[in-house]
Amino acid sequence: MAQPVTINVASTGRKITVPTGLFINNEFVPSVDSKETIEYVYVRMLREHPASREICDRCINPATEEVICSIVAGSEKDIDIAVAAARKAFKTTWGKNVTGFERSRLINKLADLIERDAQELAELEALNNGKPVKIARDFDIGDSVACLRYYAGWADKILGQSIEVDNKTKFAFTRHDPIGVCGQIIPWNYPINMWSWKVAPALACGCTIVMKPSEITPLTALKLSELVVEAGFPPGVINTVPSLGSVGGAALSSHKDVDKVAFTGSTVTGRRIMEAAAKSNLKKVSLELGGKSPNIVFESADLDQAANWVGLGILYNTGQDCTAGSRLFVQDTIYDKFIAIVVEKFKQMKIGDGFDEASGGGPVVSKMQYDKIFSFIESGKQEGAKAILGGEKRPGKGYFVDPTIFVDVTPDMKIVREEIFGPVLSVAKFKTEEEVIEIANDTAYGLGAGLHSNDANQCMRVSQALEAGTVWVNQYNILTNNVPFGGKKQSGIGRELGSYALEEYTSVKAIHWNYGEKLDWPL
Ligand SMILES: NC(=O)C1=CN([C@@H]2O[C@H](COP(=O)(O)OP(=O)(O)OC[C@H]3O[C@@H](n4cnc5c(N)ncnc54)[C@H](O)[C@@H]3O)[C@@H](O)[C@H]2O)C=CC1
Ligand code: BAL
Repeated sequence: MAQPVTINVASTGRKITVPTGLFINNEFVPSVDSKETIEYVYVRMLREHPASREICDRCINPATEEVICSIVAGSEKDIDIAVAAARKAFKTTWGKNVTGFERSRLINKLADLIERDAQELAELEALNNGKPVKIARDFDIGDSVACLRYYAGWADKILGQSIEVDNKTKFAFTRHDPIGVCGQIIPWNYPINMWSWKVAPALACGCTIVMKPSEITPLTALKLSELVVEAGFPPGVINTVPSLGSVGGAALSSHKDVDKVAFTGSTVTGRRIMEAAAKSNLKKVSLELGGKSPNIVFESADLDQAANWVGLGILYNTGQDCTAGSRLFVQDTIYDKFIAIVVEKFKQMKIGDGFDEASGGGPVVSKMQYDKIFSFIESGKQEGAKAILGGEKRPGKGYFVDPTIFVDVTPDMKIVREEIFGPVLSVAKFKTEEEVIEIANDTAYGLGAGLHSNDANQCMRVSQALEAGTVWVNQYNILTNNVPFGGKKQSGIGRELGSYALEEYTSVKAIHWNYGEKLDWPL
């Protein structure tokens, strides 16, 4: 058994015990490669992220820069063991061996347990990721519980079709079989929420799982694993292997006995995963990747409301959001007035310690992310954009980045073209609807887009013209579990949420049935 650690949460006085092993077959176990693995992981981590020695194999509190604890980092062999456990469960206790009613019952039970432990999980999430406890509890975890319950509702409704072939001798029907063993690779920006988005539809369809949480935020995935046991899932149905991306993530993507990989993260890594899938066993792949989403404000919009949604779009989760509305386009007739409102609103946003009730946003997750954001801010300044808010480092500890607004941007600037994943907004002026559609779509990405207007015909025209998987009209960044989510262009492949996600975890089998035709022989 790998030994759990007890973490003292100084701000609340709570002690949280976190398992530190790999979760395989409902047990927390050490890596089979023992000490060698730690050394190996350390060397790999330095190669992958040379600028961030200090994170090596430890989890850091980004508000204080203190080490929270060290956890076991899984190796390729550990992935093999977890995949074998998932395969065995798929063939024996899960997959087609359990009814949808039973899957539904267990998923609902897991949702109840997460709801019961929401405060503790939120504190752990805040500690490891930095986000405010209240946001982790009420939004990330609240939505995760709802997501599990939504898919629990689907578990006994995974239905095929009955298809008439002719009326006398033949018909066909389809079965939506679980696809099998799924590798799920999740990022650090919404550790619990992305866990739920992946786990819930996979379980509902009857798949088994090897989960690889981000090496930066593995703690809540391990804590959730305890609840998996308590809920009563059979061993091997959900396995969790914390590991480096280049080790565990790569091993899952190229594994010959993994039937599907679901991924959320950067476009660069998504490309690697797809390549590994193609080179190994052509496993099914779904990718939820980066974005550079436009948010458009037309002159007829309710400006006060539009400014609030613009704020939610770029400041929620301190901008570490794949759908962050990072490119703001404002019609020239209202430009000065609207920007003044936005600046005032952004000044009211408190970025601080996630354990401070007044914080609307926490620090960014890591030194690596902090350095990346400031290198973008520097490039914006050097390329001639003007920071009218923020853009400066704070003294003291913690990876805090204040809301930053750049104006006078041009379409070729790095801050306009590349995903920053921080609270950094670039603003440009436009004259006409045609012009803004053109510039909004001038990006390699196509994840989210927003528009604000009180002209219904304009809302219909523009939402239709924007190249994005999700378009928000007179709102931004609001997602619900029954509506699909995913990207166009280089923002991804496949859909999460809604009934669409079920297609990602099922394989359609067609059964042709002959009840009357006699075959003449020879042919
Ligand atoms: N779409 C989204 O929600 C996210 C986008 N990002 C973007 O990516 C940038 C870099 O952040 P990272 O944490 O380095 O992202 P990343 O895409 O490398 O990490 C996401 C997950 O992929 C895993 N991974 C890394 N290399 C892998 C590989 N070769 N094979 C399989 N899995 C692998 C990681 O361990 C992690 O679990 C961010 O600044 C942001 O722009 C990051 C996180 C989430
Ligand atoms: N906000 C949707 C999920 C993501 O950012 O990864």
